[in-house]
This record gives sequence, structure tokens and C-alpha cells, in this order.
Amino acid sequence: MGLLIYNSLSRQKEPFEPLNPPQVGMYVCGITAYDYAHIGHARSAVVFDVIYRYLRYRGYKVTYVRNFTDIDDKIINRAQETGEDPLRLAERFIKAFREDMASLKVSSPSIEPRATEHIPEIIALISRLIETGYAYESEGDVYFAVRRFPRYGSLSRRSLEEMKAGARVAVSEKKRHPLDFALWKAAKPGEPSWESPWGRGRPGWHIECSAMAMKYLGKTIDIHGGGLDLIFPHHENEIAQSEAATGQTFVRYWIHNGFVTIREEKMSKSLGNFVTIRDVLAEYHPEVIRLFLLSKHYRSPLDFSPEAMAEWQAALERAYETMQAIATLRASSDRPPGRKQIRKLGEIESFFAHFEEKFTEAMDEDFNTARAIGLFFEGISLLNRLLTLAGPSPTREHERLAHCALSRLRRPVSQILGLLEEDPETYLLEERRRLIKKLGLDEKKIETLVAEREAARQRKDFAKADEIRNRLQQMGVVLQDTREGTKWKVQRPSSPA
Ligand SMILES: Nc1ncnc2c1ncn2[C@@H]1O[C@H](COP(=O)(O)OP(=O)(O)OP(=O)(O)O)[C@@H](O)[C@H]1O
Ligand SMILES: [Zn+2]
Repeated sequence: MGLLIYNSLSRQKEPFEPLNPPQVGMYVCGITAYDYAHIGHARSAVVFDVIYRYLRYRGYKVTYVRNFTDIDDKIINRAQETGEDPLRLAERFIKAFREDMASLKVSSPSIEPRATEHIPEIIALISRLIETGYAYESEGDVYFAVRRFPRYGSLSRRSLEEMKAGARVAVSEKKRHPLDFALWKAAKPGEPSWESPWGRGRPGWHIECSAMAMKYLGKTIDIHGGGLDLIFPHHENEIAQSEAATGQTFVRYWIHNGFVTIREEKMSKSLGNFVTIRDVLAEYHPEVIRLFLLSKHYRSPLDFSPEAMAEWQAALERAYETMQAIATLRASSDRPPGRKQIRKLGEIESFFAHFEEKFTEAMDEDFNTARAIGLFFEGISLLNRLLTLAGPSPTREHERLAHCALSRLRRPVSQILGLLEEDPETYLLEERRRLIKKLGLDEKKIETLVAEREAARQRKDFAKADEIRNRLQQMGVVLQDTREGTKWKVQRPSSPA
């Protein structure tokens, strides 16, 4: 079966059939650049990054457009508070957002248009809406007349009356209907503004997305995405503006991601309950953040908490430990494995032979990353079982199977989810350093003690060696004597021994 996508418009899963396969046009509403992005914004970016990666993996040629809103009330208000030029302020936060995305290994969209660079397209679209009677000018503003568009409300499935009651829209003398929304706003003193047929002013928020989406992707686009909060009014308005102007279907599949919540409440700047991507990057490896963000189906709510982060951090560390153990596994015995072992190894081999198929089946079901991640960890458990079966003297068969299984596990996990892309040794060292810092330990001191114990063992002073081992243990440092010398690890306070 092919890819199924839950379409917010029909409220059901539909087979994905782009208009002109293998081309796919995808537009996602990006940030309004007036502050550092929070982990809710990161979810939207990472979810659509994985959708973008998966469509390409499935052979589609995707043009992915994600905009920057670089002129808006929120930007102007913030700039007034800081005394900065609004366009400079937006530029600063766009730069910061790009840095955050690079850290999180979010692939760059094909095009990242900005509202202020598309004023002529926006003006042309508004002019067309006025000509066809869908929009009207009022004292230098231009509004969209929602009553002229009978399908208004089809995405959120609400009537004008229900929307009016729910949205608590500002009543304005300038508007013919309370739900009419601004396409163009007359300039106020001191605000950035552009020339237009209606005098100087600036575009409203909704029209920029219609203008930019249609400029780069045509009148009908395959996928349009954004967070759940954008369904009404933003996406409802985008449909009205675009379809009124072209007479054609604007979007074939609407995809909306659920919220990152904090104690069950939407993480948002206005509520002040947010944690920036930067804050989280200071504490966790980017792959831990990606893993957390993909750990639930993209439409479900996802609660952010230090406990949840610690859980995924420990899980990913175990996966890298397994990878490291397999990377260093070398056959030390020439004999073939015993009969009982052969059966068990056969089961493991069969799981990995079908791994990619099962993984894509999960992703085909409306990008079910939660199920794909479940498979990933099932694979890690099986690799650990394989390591146990291999024991201290692995055969060539163990070595072959371990390496083959790991590469089969790693391929889709890395290509589609953007995980397991680090060198395991480097990853584990980095995580150890992070933990040492968090626990306030002294790495140099630990290294010295480990070396002193090694020296005591060499001169067969076992009492001294044991004493040092105990001291290290009290600090949470666990020693492992291997053929390549003594290795050490810091125990995570909450993790079981
Ligand atoms: N808590 C969240 N969880 C998931 N997605 C979110 C969350 N907050 C915002 N988004 C999504 O991130 C994208 C960029 O959002 P935008 O910059 O418009 O947010 P905002 O409304 O300014 O943020 P806030 O809601 O914090 O005020 C949008 O697709 C939006 O739906
Ligand atoms: Zn938008």
C-alpha cells in the first residue's frame, strides 16, 4: 500500500496523489521573526523536515517552501520596545533561527521567501481580489469580504456565526463584516511601509503566504502545512484569498502538527511558558531533541519536561553504546556457531532483512514516526541480544551479521529521521562530557585516578587498586577493564545500574 496522509480538510487519511508526479510542491508556514524560536517551533520544523525527507526517500522531487514573516504587528511592537529598526530586528531573529535549524540538522527548504521581498506579488494579488469584488478598500486599508466567499469556514468546518463567536474579532468601523480580514494595512507613522494603489502601507499576515505559495508552487499546491493553531483564521483565510483569485483548488493536502505543551498547555510566547531551542541545545545533543520531537505521532500533543528529555537522552545513549560495541566487534574464533545459535541468529537476520520495509510501512501510515522509532529500538534490543550470543569469542558469522544488521538499521533511521548520524565513539565522549559538567565532576581528576589505579594494578598492589575503584564508584564513575585497557563511564543519576 502507498503513502496515506491525514488531510485536515477531509479529516481522513487519503492516498497521496500529487498533481504532477514525481513533482511535489510543499508550503509550510514559517516563523514570525521577532524572538528566539521555542521548542514548539522546533517541532513544526522537524516534523516537516521528516515529511520532506520521507517524500524524497520515496522518489518524489519536492520543492519545499517555508517562509519568514518579516513584517507584522508583533515585530513592530517588539522593535518599539527595543528601539530597534523592525526590519533589522526581523533579520537578527531570522539569522538566529537559521543557526538553530542547522544545529538541529533540519534540511534547508528549497526556497525561504520573505514577505518584504514579495510586495509586488502581494499588491498584484490584492488588486485582483478588488477587481473581482472579493475585497474592498477602506481608508487606506484593504479587507477581504468573507461573505463573498461561500466556502469560508470549510477547513475549520464552522459557519460565519460560529467563527464570529469563537474568534472574538475586533469590531471596526472600517469593516463590512466583523470577520473581514486585512489584506493591506495603511501605514502608521514610524512603521515600515511600501507604496501601493491604496497609499503607503504594508501587507497583512495572511496574504503573504498565498502570494508566495502561488508564486513558487503554482495555483494548486500539493501539501500545505503548519501548526494546528493556524487552521483558523490563517489557513482559512489563505484558502479564501487564493481560491477567490484563481477559481481553482488551492491545496490538495492540508497537514497540521500538534502542539508541544508544557504541563498540558500550549507552549507559546504569549503565555510565557516557553523554552527556546537554544536553551535546550545547551543541555541536550541535537539528536536527543529530534528523537523527543519525533517520539509521538505528529498530530498528537507532545509534553515537554526534563523527565521526558532525560528518558530519550538515555535511550539514545544506549543505542550508541550498542553501535560502538558492534563497531568494535571482531571475530576471534574460526568455528561456526552451534545449532541452537544458528536458529536464533536466523531470527535476528530475518528481522533486519525486513527492517526497511517495516520502517517504510510505519512512515506510510501518515508519517508514523512513533512506530518507526519503536522499530528502531526493537532493532537495538535485537543487536544487544546478538552481542550476548556472540559472547567473549565471536565467530565470523556473528561479526558478519552484526555489521550487516547495524547498517540495515542505520540507513532509514539516519536518512529519514536524521538520527544515528554521529560516530558512536565521538557521541559517547560528548555525552560523557555533558554529564560530567552537569554533575560538577572534574574530568582531569577522574583520568588521574584511573591512571593511578592502572599503575597500582601493574605493580600488583590490588588493595590500592580496589580502594581507588571504590572512590571512583562513589563519584558515580564505573570502570570497565577491556583488552584495550581500562574504560570508564559516568553513571546517569536516574539510570539503573
Ligand atoms: N507550541 C507549539 N507546538 C507546535 N507548533 C507550534 C507551537 N507554537 C507555534 N507552532 C508552529 O510554529 C510555526 C511558526 O509559528 P509562529 O512564528 O507563527 O508562532 P507564534 O504564533 O509567533 O508563536 P507563539 O504561539 O509562541 O506566539 C507555525 O507553524 C506554528 O503553528
Ligand atoms: Zn502562512
